[in-house]
Amino acid sequence: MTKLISLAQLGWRPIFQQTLTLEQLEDGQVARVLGVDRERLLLQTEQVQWHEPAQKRWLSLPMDERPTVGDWVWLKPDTPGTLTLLPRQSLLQRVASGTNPKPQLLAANVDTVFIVSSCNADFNKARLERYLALALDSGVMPVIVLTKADLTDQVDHYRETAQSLHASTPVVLLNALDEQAAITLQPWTSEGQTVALLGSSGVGKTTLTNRLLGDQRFNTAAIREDDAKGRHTTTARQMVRIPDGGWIVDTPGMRELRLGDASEGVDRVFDDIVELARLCRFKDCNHQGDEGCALSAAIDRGELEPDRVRRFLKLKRETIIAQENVWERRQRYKGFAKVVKLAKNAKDLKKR
Ligand SMILES: Nc1nc2c(ncn2[C@@H]2O[C@H](COP(=O)(O)OP(=O)(O)OP(=O)(O)O)[C@@H](O)[C@H]2O)c(=O)[nH]1
Ligand SMILES: [Zn+2]
Repeated sequence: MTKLISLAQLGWRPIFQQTLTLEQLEDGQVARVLGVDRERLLLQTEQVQWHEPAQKRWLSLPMDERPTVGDWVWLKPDTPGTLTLLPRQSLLQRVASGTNPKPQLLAANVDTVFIVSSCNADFNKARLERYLALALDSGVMPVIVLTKADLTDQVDHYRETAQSLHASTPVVLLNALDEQAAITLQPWTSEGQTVALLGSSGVGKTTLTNRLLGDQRFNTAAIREDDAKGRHTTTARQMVRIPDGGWIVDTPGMRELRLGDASEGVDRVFDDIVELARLCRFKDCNHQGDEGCALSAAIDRGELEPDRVRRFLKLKRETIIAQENVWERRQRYKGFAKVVKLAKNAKDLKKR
């Protein structure tokens, strides 16, 4: 059969090969999941692309064991039920909002995530750090992409501030409306590389995606001047091939992206602070002016930015709350309900 596309072009890496037995390699074939909806998967092998109906058994699996966009699967052609998920290199997921937050898979095997913000009111250190933590926790390499560089005369300020957040993360500034933007991003979009874009509404994700894809695939919305926020316009969940050879995963709903329990990611963004905190006198130091706190001392010496420490502690607290499982949350709520009841009883007693 003639090849439509090679496995390398699809993003296959030798490391995936190691997860398959010789028998599996001979008996079946691997395919990449290019799209997912409620009823089916869009699968691509070297030779064919087809829609595979969703299987009932997936519904009984935990969310993270179900196939998602970017996944590699092994299967025997024309043999329903053989589809097997290969171990992932990375996994982007989000915790949906609501009282009982459940993780929702966004994409697997993404190599690079473009953390998109713009050189205007959207630029926010804490938000960028949150995205950095998410990317690093998910096993994806982050790149900070600052759009609308054409609308500011403070290009250096934005570049330096973004770079100061995490030294080893590349920072690029660009005008997403300009053709040059695709060339700037080429190191991460060439053959077989998979990228995803994260960022608030209106920062230029759709514009950038269209720039990379070379046509107007997704509609863009006009930005509201007052708050530097635009309307949400992206809807599909799929991977699309970039003419340069890479892939873009289009992931909607990023505005609700929450940190989840990305505790390791937070530690990696603030690795210098984590290192320094080891020198605090007490193991349970809460780094807020406690005796013998190495962070407070570094702040006093002018070696550490107090705001950065505050942002680190805030993100850490968020991950601790996210780590609490549902049972713990319920217990906390029950405990709280008890306190309220006791207080009420005491009040009633007083009234008598
Ligand atoms: N001047 C300038 N305008 C830009 C740039 N990037 C995006 N825009 C404009 O900003 C507006 C919002 O861009 P979108 O691409 O729709 O933003 P988005 O991030 O996809 O927004 P959502 O789809 O809501 O998540 C559009 O009017 C774009 O033309 C840029 O680098 N420079
Ligand atoms: Zn301390």
